[in-house]
Amino acid sequence: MTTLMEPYISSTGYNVFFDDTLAGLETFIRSADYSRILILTDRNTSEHCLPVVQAAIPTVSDYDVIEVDPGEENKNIDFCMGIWRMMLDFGADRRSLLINLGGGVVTDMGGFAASTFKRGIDFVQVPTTLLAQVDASVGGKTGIDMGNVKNIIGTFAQPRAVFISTRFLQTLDRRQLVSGFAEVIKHGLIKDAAFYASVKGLDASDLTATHIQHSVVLKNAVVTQDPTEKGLRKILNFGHTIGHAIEGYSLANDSRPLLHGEAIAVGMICEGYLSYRLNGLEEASFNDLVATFRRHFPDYRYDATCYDALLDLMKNDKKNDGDRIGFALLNAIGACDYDVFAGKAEILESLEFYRTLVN
Ligand SMILES: NC(=O)c1ccc[n+]([C@@H]2O[C@H](COP(=O)([O-])OP(=O)(O)OC[C@H]3O[C@@H](n4cnc5c(N)ncnc54)[C@H](O)[C@@H]3O)[C@@H](O)[C@H]2O)c1
Ligand SMILES: O=C(O)C(=O)C[C@@H](O)[C@H](O)[C@H](O)COP(=O)(O)O
Ligand SMILES: [Zn+2]
Repeated sequence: MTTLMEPYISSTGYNVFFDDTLAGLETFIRSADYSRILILTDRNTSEHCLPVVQAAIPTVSDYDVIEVDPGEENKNIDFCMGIWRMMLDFGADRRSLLINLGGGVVTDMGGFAASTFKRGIDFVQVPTTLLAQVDASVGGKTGIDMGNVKNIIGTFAQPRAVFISTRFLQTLDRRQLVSGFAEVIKHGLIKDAAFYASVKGLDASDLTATHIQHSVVLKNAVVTQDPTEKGLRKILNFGHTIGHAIEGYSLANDSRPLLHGEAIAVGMICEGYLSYRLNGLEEASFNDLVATFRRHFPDYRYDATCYDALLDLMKNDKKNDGDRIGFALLNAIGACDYDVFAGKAEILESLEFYRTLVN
């Protein structure tokens, strides 16, 4: 594990800065000659995070704020059109900068809005949730949902920079913090067994800036090798074939839908099962994975009537090859394969495994 905090990490043409003061943001803005500065927030980050940013960029006062409603249910084309409309109203041109200040919903949708507005303007990510700091803000996947199909419209577009300040996490509620922990654990499971061992027993609130940075280091090592997900990058999708289906299903059917991290925690148990049954993951390692996710995440109860809907959602997964549903599966803790395909019977078996486990 990274023991010393590095001030920044180099990614694909940009740097990820780790600095609680966000001093680099002002330097970045000043060093480029932007015609307009726009800050995208949601209602919560307007309240809790915008004042922090304003204090960090005292010499930058000439900017406009675009605020969207918070939550996954608003990561869609309607809100995106609202963002584009406001960008036009504020007179944004190609030399404008969009600062995405928020969790993964804001960084995904803002990145998408920026990467398509006038065929692409600069954007930077200022992630304010644990999940966005360890995962969503890095790597250049942008996008929106369509109905309950996750991230189905989007681009690969790299930000000009990412600025991570752990100060933002002080106002984040616990459920959101734990949701982000799922992606931290995922990074250990797919790439770094020692890191997994060091974080699996922690409480999410015990994660330090060093854990956050190490998580970014792990993700960054993958995305810099394969920025547009031709191969290796698919390992970052461990848990997501089933997890995204469960997240989409929950969004459409539950009064209090699962958060992304909660859904992929369920997905990682199911895909852990597939890893054990199909991909050589040892039983003891599988049991350890199950215990880890059950320690940190609430059980999600469903019955078999949702299986057709879940399979239908999985047919949209971007790792699929024709009719074959694609997975990234572990072969050991810390090692993951991609382009593994499982049939309907095996997928249903994994869903049944989880259903009976939590009932
Ligand atoms: N692009 C990628 O590589 C990538 C990776 C992982 C996840 N994602 C996407 O990220 C999204 C989930 O992101 P998320 O978990 O950050 O959710 P989110 O953006 O919905 O934020 C969670 C909640 O916390 C609030 N919030 C944000 N920062 C806050 C702060 N500092 N203090 C108080 N409240 C705050 C938000 O308003 C929201 O209500 C999903 O859409 C997922 O698909 C993308
Ligand atoms: O960066 C990646 O690549 C990932 O897969 C990270 C995931 O944690 C993230 O949820 C991502 O948005 C999923 O992408 P998708 O291509 O499955 O929509
Ligand atoms: Zn994810």
